[in-house]
Amino acid sequence: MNTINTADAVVRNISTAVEEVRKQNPLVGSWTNFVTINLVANAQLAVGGRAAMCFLPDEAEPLAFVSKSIYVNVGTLQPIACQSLPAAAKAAAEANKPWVLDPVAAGLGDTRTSVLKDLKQYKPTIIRGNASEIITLANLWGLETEIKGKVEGVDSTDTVREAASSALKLAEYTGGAVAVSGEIDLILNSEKAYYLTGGSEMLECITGAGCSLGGVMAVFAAVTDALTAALTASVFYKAASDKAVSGGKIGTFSFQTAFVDYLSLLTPSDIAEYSEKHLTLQECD
Ligand SMILES: Nc1ncnc2c1ncn2[C@@H]1O[C@H](COP(=O)(O)OP(=O)(O)OP(=O)(O)O)[C@@H](O)[C@H]1O
Ligand SMILES: Cc1ncsc1CCO
Ligand SMILES: [Mg+2]
Repeated sequence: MNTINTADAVVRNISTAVEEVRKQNPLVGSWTNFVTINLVANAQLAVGGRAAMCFLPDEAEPLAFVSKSIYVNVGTLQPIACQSLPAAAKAAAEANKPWVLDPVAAGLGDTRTSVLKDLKQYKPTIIRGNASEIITLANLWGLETEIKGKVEGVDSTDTVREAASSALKLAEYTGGAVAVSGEIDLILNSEKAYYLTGGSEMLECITGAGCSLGGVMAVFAAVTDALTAALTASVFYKAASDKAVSGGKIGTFSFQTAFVDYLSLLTPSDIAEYSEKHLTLQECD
């Protein structure tokens, strides 16, 4: 395992991504669940992006056309999502726009399984999920030989380290990045893997920390490569959540407010400094 220092390209890339998003204010089109849609949009705005949320299949192409990147989350599937989510992914892929997949509750029900299998062909630029979702998606996409991984509703019952080989298989298939979230995050592509420590466990006490993290990855994917985008958003979440609890005991909803505040307040150098302290490069076996 190697520690990172400010001279490393990865830290420079991360802080440049933060600067570029604040300069460019990229529009991100999202197809996401109605539990956390408001947090997703507000988190995207807080880091410097712009948000547009859609549901109808005929909006897939025009949304991909005007957006710099697309976010697809399968959290609360309605019957129409069987058409609109694959249409959104197809439109993003055909328009050469990066897109992020959040396979919420992968494995729960035949419809979700069928939608997730359908999305495989469009090779997401970034896949973001908790450990069980990542393991289950690798299973659904036929990349695992052994059936494992157990999503409990939208929660993980597996550890991030247990998801490492599934994450790598997914990244090898898509050619993009995969981010596994939890107490410690794992962010990798087929060549490099990073572990990220820090952050507050209060993120587990609000709904949509993971969904909005995926939405924020899509913001950064608009201005940089898949791995840097996934890393930048992940560092932002750990750093802003630490800041939100720095004043002492805080209730869950006030935490959410303070957390989004810090997403808007942290500077490129704050994020670079946090990366230097909390990121480690893991040699792939
Ligand atoms: N115990 C923890 N300590 C620190 N950070 C955490 C902890 N648990 C989760 N996080 C952070 O919370 C964010 C969301 O990760 P999580 O794994 O909870 O997503 P999720 O299960 O998909 O969430 P949701 O489905 O509620 O949107 C990530 O930034 C992750 O690093
Ligand atoms: C709680 C919940 N249920 C479906 S989606 C969602 C948001 C967190 O994944
Ligand atoms: Mg989730």
